Amino acid sequence: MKKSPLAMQSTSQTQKNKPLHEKEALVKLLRWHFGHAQFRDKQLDAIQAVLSGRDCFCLMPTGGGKSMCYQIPALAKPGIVLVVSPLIALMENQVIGLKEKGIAGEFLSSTQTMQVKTKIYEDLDSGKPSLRLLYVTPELTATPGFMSKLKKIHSRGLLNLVAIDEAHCISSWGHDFRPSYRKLSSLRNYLPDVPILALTATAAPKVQKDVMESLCLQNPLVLKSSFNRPNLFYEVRYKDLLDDAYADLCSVLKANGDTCAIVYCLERTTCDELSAYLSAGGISCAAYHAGLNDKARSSVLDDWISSRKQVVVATVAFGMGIDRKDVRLVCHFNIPKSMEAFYQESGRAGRDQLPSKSLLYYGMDDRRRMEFILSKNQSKNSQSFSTRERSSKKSISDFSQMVDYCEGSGCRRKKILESFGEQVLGCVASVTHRVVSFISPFILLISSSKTDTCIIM
Ligand SMILES: Nc1ncnc2c1ncn2[C@@H]1O[C@H](COP(=O)(O)OP(=O)(O)OP(=O)(O)O)[C@@H](O)[C@H]1O
Repeated sequence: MKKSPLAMQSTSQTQKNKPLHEKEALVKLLRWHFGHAQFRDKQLDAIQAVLSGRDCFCLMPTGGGKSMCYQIPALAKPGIVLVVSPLIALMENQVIGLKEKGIAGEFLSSTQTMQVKTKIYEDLDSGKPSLRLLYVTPELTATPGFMSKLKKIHSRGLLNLVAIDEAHCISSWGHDFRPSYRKLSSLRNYLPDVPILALTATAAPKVQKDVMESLCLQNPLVLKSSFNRPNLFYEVRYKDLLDDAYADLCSVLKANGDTCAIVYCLERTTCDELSAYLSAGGISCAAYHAGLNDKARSSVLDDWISSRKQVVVATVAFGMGIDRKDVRLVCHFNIPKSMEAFYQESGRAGRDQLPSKSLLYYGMDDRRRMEFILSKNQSKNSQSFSTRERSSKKSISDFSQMVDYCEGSGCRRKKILESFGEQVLGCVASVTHRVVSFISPFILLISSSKTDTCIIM
């Protein structure tokens, strides 16, 4: 159901005598605009902090509801919230979602026509913008022209918050490092009293420190939720022990019924071949990768979002910013390059908090191929020797965590959480599966049966 922006204003007006950051008023906004009964986890703390003018660093798991931490502040006061986001697709999806709810959101990007951009800028210049949320890339934010527009809006008291989504991109230790994100440090210089909210789902302690320092956050409220996704079950299957990994995956998908799934592959050809195999096996399936043209890609996406297709076999280009809540299985058909990447991708399962599964197919060939790719990337790199060496060490150690996740015999959930610096207090055995020991990188020994599901206390 669409709701008019007027309803939003009237909701705010009924709160005239109460501070807008009071819980009751904020819960009303949440219920009215988004239909959610209560705030989750650290959402309310983050919202109250930024509404009171305080910087905030917010770490929440994948699917945890980070967007709400800046969407509610945008509705609580007149003026705008600026959201810095790494991908146009991500911004576009959020803006579509907001508009469906009757909330005035827009994004600025190179893909838009001059006409659309002019309309947005006219609204911003009007002194009484109707816009509530404006999404931009870090590249645009860093331009002097856009910064002077921001200063103008700010001088009229209309810039309420700057939210930096996927903030790990700021850090050279973060898995999606984007150099232009570094330039966001100028936000603090130009807009000293506008609160900054940094949000991420994947930040190891080193990344957290780097993000907070780079953005010059002042006395930030640091909110950290557990990375644990209790509704996700983690499984690894060993390709070298299977007769046919394609057939194995096909039977997993069939056994789960008409379930919604994403299958990640390293290469486009594997996406095409595997998708054709699964389709021939009666699974409603399509391939998605950068080798397809825009039209084909968006038709696959539409079919999957609207449940006309249940399974997408894709490269990692697929997924960021896509909010399909009922993904029941995320399968990695090839080992990912790092734990961060694995966590983000597998985290696309079970965003509705219902039981869902992460299944990784691990094989020696895949491991060797990834090691080769990582070493090749390093030698191509044109940076200085010390930077190259540091980055090389990092990607090798990132990948070794992933190898340990696949080969090691301990609890997988524990391995994920510990890789993000989280302490796991308890681990109980409950699920039986085969344990495989690797006595050398290339010799595999099936040693015993063991159980390993852990409980976070
Ligand atoms: N308080 C809430 N109650 C119920 N559902 C919520 C609440 N807050 C957010 N959600 C829902 O949770 C889902 C995930 O939210 P969101 O996209 O903001 O997650 P995220 O933390 O940005 O995840 P990711 O890092 O994976 O992109 C959305 O469908 C959203 O509507």
